[in-house]
Amino acid sequence: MDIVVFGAGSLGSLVGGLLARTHEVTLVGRDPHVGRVRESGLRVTGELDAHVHPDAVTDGRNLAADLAVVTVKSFDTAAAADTLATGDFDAVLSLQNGLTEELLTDRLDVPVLAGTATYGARLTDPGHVVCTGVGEVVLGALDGGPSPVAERVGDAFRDAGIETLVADDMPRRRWEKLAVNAGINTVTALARVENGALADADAADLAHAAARETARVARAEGVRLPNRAARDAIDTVVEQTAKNRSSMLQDVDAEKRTEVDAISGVVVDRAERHGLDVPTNRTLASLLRAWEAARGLR
Ligand SMILES: NC(=O)C1=CN([C@@H]2O[C@H](COP(=O)(O)OP(=O)(O)OC[C@H]3O[C@@H](n4cnc5c(N)ncnc54)[C@H](O)[C@@H]3O)[C@@H](O)[C@H]2O)C=CC1
Ligand SMILES: CC(C)(CO)C(=O)C(=O)O
Repeated sequence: MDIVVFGAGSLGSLVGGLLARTHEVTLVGRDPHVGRVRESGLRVTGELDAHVHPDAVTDGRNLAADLAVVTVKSFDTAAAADTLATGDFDAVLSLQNGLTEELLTDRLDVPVLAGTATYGARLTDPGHVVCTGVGEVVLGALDGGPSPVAERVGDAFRDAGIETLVADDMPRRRWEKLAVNAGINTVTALARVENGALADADAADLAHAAARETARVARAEGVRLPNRAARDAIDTVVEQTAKNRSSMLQDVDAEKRTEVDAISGVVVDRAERHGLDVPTNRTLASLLRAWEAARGLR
């Protein structure tokens, strides 16, 4: 397959690097990373090992490929979509956190697949990405149901050795992941603690409340996500990733803009559409936005 990976940062370089073992890959990113990849290739170390030579560019306009994989941070999605719209792709797949696929669908004329990734990645130096955890990519039709396009993409990912599941219930999976991120990422970022700290009862109550509100909004959107499932998902992820610093905490540590708008912000916006109140998500979003504003990040 010809694959463009739009957003060659941590996750994009890992996924793009793994895909490049089997497919024709073009990474769209920024210098000095792109320059180094062109010069001496891309090294993947950590839990996986590879040295590959994908094409790499800083200008993502007018590209053509079978598939574009979007791995920019959620707040860069609109700009990425407008750039991708100048090119020619059979399908687009998002592996981002937060609900970004709707934005891609609004701005692109091609089928947009929904995806989630639980691989861990960190771009440590130009040309070098560390795999910090082998997880799974789950992808499928945005509205659920069978999808021949998703099956083809799933086969291509598996051919490259990426653990991949093609699922016909992406609406539920996306909202469950959103509930997990709305609970864990926000609380860990604000309290500056690892995920495992949410085993503590008070912190867990807050994360559970955010997840329950997210599940209520999901149901208002027609997605079957019981409160109990959202709560259990938080507990499972806290246990499985106890030593993790969540991606939002890493952004706060690095004084970088967070993905709060695509996580808690989306929960608040969708709740308003349905006349629901989500006070926990509203409060968490306000605190994170206040932190960003005070640092000139928004
Ligand atoms: N890093 C990880 O382990 C995981 C990340 N994710 C999600 O994946 C998404 C990406 O996360 P990271 O890779 O950590 O972020 P990142 O910030 O490392 O990578 C994004 C990259 O996109 C590039 N970019 C943005 N707009 C661009 C443009 N117009 N042209 C060229 N390059 C552009 C940026 O320069 C940056 O290098 C987020 O939604 C995150 O939540 C999900 C699972 C795991
Ligand atoms: C699952 C979790 C919470 C793992 O840390 C995550 O998705 C993130 O950090 O963004």
